[in-house]
Parts: sequence; C-alpha cells; structure tokens
Amino acid sequence: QVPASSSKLPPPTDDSVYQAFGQKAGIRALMEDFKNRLLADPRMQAFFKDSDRERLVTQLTDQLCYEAGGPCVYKGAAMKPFHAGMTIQREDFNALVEVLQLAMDAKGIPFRAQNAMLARLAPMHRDIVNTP
Ligand code: HEM
Repeated sequence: QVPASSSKLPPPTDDSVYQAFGQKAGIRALMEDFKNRLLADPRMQAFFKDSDRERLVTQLTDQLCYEAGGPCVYKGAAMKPFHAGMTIQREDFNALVEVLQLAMDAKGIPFRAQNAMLARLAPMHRDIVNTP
C-alpha cells in the first residue's frame, strides 16, 4: 500500500533496465561518477559539498537499483522529509537530472534504458522540489 502523498511507483515488472545499467556494480560505478559530477558542477556544489559522500553513493545505488527492477531494497531516508529545508527549486531539480544524463551517457547506457529510469525519477520532483 503506497501512501497517497508519496510519488513512489510500484517496482518494474522486469529487470531489463537493471541489466542495461550493468546490474548493481554498474549502478554503483554510475553513482560514484554522478556524485563526482555533482561536486564539480557549479549549480550543484553548494547543495552537495557538505554531504556524506559515501552514504550518498550507497543510498542512491540502492534506490536506482530498485527503480531499475533490480534485487535491491532502498533503506535510506524518505525523499520528502529528507530534502525539505534544502530550498530546492525546479531549476535545481532539472540541473541534477541533466548531470545524471551526462553520467549515463558517459557510461554508454542505451537511451531507452536512460529514459525508463528518468521516467521513474521525474515524479519524485513532487517530494523534492520544495519552493514554488
Ligand atoms: C530524482 C531526484 C533525486 C533523487 C532520486 C534523490 C535521492 C537522494 C537520496 C537517495 C539521498 C540519500 C538519502 C539518505 O542518505 O538517506 C539524497 C541525498 C541528498 N540529496 Fe537528493 N535526490 C534527488 C534530487 C535532489 C536535488 C534536486 C537536490 C538539490 C539540488 C538534492 C540534494 C541532496 C543532498 C544535498 C543530499 C545529501 C545530504 C547529506 O548527506 O547531508 N537531491 N538524495
């Protein structure tokens, strides 16, 4: 049962996206590079400079593994309370997605799989963007 206030989707019905991302090891390598790109991006630096980087990579890996249809359980914080108070605007959300796309391109992940992942993450803007 998914609470009405959550944008969490039911898991994918197959693991084709998980395979296209190179399974858990591929997702971890992607998230490691994504984290480095976030820290290097002038639009994102201010948000991520003081973050617990190791934890961030671990939590994102489990989350994207689950969203890809892989055998992972996300045990990190709920998106809404965790991102509340960071003053994240829609343009910040879009910038993060752009950085993720560059990271996925760099790993040669097929566009079809990239788009499937983005379609799962995009609705999370409702829980993450917290200024109009
Ligand atoms: C689809 C978009 C996003 C997803 C899936 C996502 C997911 C996550 C996850 C899983 C964590 C780790 C939670 C934990 O440690 O338990 C996290 C941390 C974080 N997120 Fe997001 N996030 C998204 C968008 C954003 C945006 C747009 C920003 C700011 C521009 C942001 C800023 C942060 C920061 C700064 C942390 C680390 C905080 C710390 O370690 O102190 N996130 N995010």
